[in-house]
Amino acid sequence: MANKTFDELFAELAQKAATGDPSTSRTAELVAAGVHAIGKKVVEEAAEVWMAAEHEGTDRTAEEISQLLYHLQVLMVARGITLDDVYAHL
Ligand SMILES: N=c1c2ncn([C@@H]3O[C@H](COP(=O)(O)OP(=O)(O)OP(=O)(O)O)[C@@H](O)[C@H]3O)c2ncn1[C@@H]1O[C@H](COP(=O)(O)O)[C@@H](O)[C@H]1O
Repeated sequence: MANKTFDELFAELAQKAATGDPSTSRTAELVAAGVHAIGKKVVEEAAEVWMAAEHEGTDRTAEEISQLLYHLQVLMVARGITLDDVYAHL
């Protein structure tokens, strides 16, 4: 199976946030917890990316980066920020 693109993941997360069950969807659970809780996860994951990049291997670092990107996307969904909003600044 092909890897998921950033856009495909965002579409999936937006749908999970809108219709997902917090007892089975991590995304729905995080969105229900709110921006403050998601923001703390973003900071935690960013620190894990830093530590992995400095002290661990490529695969472990890539895994931590994927978790940071996931949590950033959940934060975007929770705040109603689209990928186009972000692309406009890249
Ligand atoms: N890509 C991800 C993804 N990356 C990371 N995570 C979550 O982030 C966690 C990693 O953070 P931690 O190491 O802090 O895990 P933790 O200790 O369980 O977190 P806490 O409970 O302590 O906050 C993982 O255990 C997952 O719960 C993800 N959860 C979901 N997805 C994808 O998002 C889509 C929707 O998933 P659901 O919303 O769960 O259906 C699917 O395609 C999933 O593959």
